[in-house]
Amino acid sequence: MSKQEKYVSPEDIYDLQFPSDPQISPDGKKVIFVKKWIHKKEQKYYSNLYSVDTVRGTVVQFTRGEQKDIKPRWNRNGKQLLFIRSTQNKSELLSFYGGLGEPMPLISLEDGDIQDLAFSPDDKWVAVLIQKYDVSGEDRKKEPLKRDIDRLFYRLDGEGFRQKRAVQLFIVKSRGGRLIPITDVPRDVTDFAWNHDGTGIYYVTNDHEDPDRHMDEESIFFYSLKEKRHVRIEKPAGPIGWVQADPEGKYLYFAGHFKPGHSWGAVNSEIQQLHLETGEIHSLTASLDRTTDMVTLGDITPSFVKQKALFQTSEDLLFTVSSEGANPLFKFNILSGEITPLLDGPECVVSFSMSRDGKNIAVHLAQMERPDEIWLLELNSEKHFRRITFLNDEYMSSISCNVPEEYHIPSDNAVIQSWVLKPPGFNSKKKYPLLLQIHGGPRAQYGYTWFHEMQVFAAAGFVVLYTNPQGSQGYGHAFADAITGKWAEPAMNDLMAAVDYILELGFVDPEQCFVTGGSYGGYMTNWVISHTNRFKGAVTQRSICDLSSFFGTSDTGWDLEADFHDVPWKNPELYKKWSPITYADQIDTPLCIIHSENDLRCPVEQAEQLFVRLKYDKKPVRLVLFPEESHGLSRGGRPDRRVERLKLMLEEFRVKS
Ligand SMILES: CSCC[C@H](NC=O)C(=O)N[C@@H](CC(C)C)C(=O)N[C@@H](Cc1ccccc1)C(=O)O
Repeated sequence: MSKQEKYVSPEDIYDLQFPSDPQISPDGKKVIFVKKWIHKKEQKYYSNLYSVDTVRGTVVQFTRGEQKDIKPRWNRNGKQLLFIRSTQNKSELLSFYGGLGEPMPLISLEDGDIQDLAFSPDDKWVAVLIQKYDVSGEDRKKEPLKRDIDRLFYRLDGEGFRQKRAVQLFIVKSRGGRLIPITDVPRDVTDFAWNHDGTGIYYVTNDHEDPDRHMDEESIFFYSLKEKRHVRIEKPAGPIGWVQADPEGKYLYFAGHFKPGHSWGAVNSEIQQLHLETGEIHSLTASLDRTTDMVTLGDITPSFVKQKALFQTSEDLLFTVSSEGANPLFKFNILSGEITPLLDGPECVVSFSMSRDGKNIAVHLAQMERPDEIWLLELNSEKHFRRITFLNDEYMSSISCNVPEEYHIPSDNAVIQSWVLKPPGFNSKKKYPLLLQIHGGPRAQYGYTWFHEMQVFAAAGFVVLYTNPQGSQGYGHAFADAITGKWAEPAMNDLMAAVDYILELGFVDPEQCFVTGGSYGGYMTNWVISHTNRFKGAVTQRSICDLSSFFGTSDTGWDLEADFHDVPWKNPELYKKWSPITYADQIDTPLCIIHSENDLRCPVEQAEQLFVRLKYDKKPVRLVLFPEESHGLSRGGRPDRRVERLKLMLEEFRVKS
C-alpha cells in the first residue's frame, strides 16, 4: 500500500499527539506546553511538559514519566516555572528553578488535589486552588457503608458522588513554606486572580443561600492579605467564568452575564469591567453579540477551556470569543473602546499566553487542516503568525484525508453554517452514503477543528454532513435562544433543510442517509427518527428520550426548568410534548443505542427506556453499553472503548449501506 492510500482509522488516536496550554517565557524565547499521550498498554492518558525554542524551533522534553503534568506557569522574571503533577497517590506543585534539573516539590498532598495556581505580581507568593478529600489514603478506594445525601447537586458526571469539602484558596511562598488557607467557604472557589500589587486576591464562589438551585449566581470577593479580611464585590446576580485584575488597580474584569436562570449557555458570557470605586459595570463585548466561552466541539480539541482575557499593555486587553465555528483573538482598547481582530481566520484559538512585552503570543490553535499544534503570533513591526510545533506532521503525511467544505444553507428563519467532509478520492459522478452528525450542548458549535470521528467516517466512504442548527452558540444570543422552551423544532427544520440541500448537489444517494449525535445531539437523533423515516439507520449516543425522568436523574437535570420554564410535575404535558419517547410509536428506523453505564449527565435509564420500548414493540433496535464510562466517552473515555465505539458505528452503518 502506498503512503497516500492509508486513510484515517479509529485506532489512529494512538498515533495522534495532543498539545495544549502553551506558556511563553517572559522573554518570549521559549514556549512550555503540555503534551497528552496515550499509554496503549495501560489504556491510560498521561501528560508531560515540553519546551519549544521560538527561534530555532527545537523541541525538548521537559518532564518524563507516567503521570499527569499540567498547568506550567512562569514567574515574572522567567527564572521559576511551576506546574502541577498528579500521580495515583499524590498531587504536587513542583518547581523548576533556574532551568532544567529535577523539579522540587513546593506542595505535596496525599489528601487532596491541586487544581490551579498563579504567582503574585512580585513573584514571592503563589495562590493555589486545592480540594481536600473527604477521606484519604486507602480509604478513598473503598465504598462507604452508606451514602447520606443532603443536597440537590450531589453527583457530577465524570466524578461520581460529590466531595463534601469545597475547593478552597491557599497561598504558599514561591520558594517553599507553609500552606496558608485563605478561604473556608461552603461551595467551591471556581476562579481567582491576584490584584495589581499583590496585596490581595479576588476569588469567585457561589454563596447563594440555595446554591444548587442557583448554580449560575456566583459572587466575587476580595481578600486583603494585610487586613486579613474578605469583602464582597457588589454586582448583579449571574454566572462568572473568570476574574482578572487590572494592571492599574482601577477596575476589576470578569466574564459573565446578569441573566441567571436563563437556559444554559444561551446568554452570552461578556467581558465586564467593574469600576472598583464607583461599582459601575460596563460590558466591553456586548456589541459583538458573541460569547467569550470556548464552546467549539471536537474529539481531540478540548472544549470549554477557561481562557482569561490578558492585558497586552495597560490599555489593551486580549480575549477570544466563539463565533461562526471559529475562536478569533481580539484586542480591546480600554481608552477608545475599539475592538480589533488579531487572529480571525477559519481557526480556533483554544488558549494563549503572552511574553512580558506583549509582542509574542503563544497559541494553542485548532484548524480543519491538521490536528492541533502550537503557533506563535509575533507583533513586532509586522504581524507574523507561524506554527512552531509539528507534532502531527508525520501522522498527517502518512494518511490521505480531505478538509471539510463549508456551506451556508438557508432554512426557515436562519442561514445554517454547515460542513461537508468528502471521502478521500471523492468522485462527483458517484453517489455516496450520507452521515448527518448532530452536535450537543445544545449551546455549543461545530467548527474549525480536525475532527477524528468525522475523518473516520469519511475514510469509510461516507459524505459527512455537520451543521450548527438554531440553538448553537456562535451566531448571537437570539440564534442560541431560538430553541428555548421548544428544544427540537427549530433544530429539526434546520437539520432537514441541510440534508435536502446536500442531496440537491447530486453526490449523495438519498436511500443511504444515516444519522447520529450525542447528548442533546442524541436527543435530536431520537427526535429526527421519530418524525421522519428518511434515514436508513441511526445511532443515538448518550441520548435523552424522556425529559421528565431526566429532570430527576441527571446530575444537573433540574436545570431543564431554565429551558422549559416549568417543572415536570406541574406541567407534565409540556415535558411529554418535547420528549422523543412520546413519539416512539413512529420510530421505524433501525436504531443502535450507545450509552455509558456511568453517564451521570444523561443517565443510562434514558437508553434503557428507549430500548425496552422499541424492543417490546419488536422494532429493529440494539443497545450497546460501555461499562465504567461516563458522558465523555467519545473524547476522554478509555482509548480502546473510544476505538470500539467508532468501529461499532461503522459496522452499524455498513450493514445497512
Ligand atoms: C443541563 S446543563 C449542562 C449543559 C452541558 N453543556 C456543556 O457542558 C451539557 O452537559 N450538555 C449536554 C446536554 C444536556 C445534558 C442537556 C450535551 O449536549 N453535551 C454535549 C456537548 C458537550 C461536549 C463536550 C463537553 C460537554 C458538553 C456532548 O456531550 O456531546
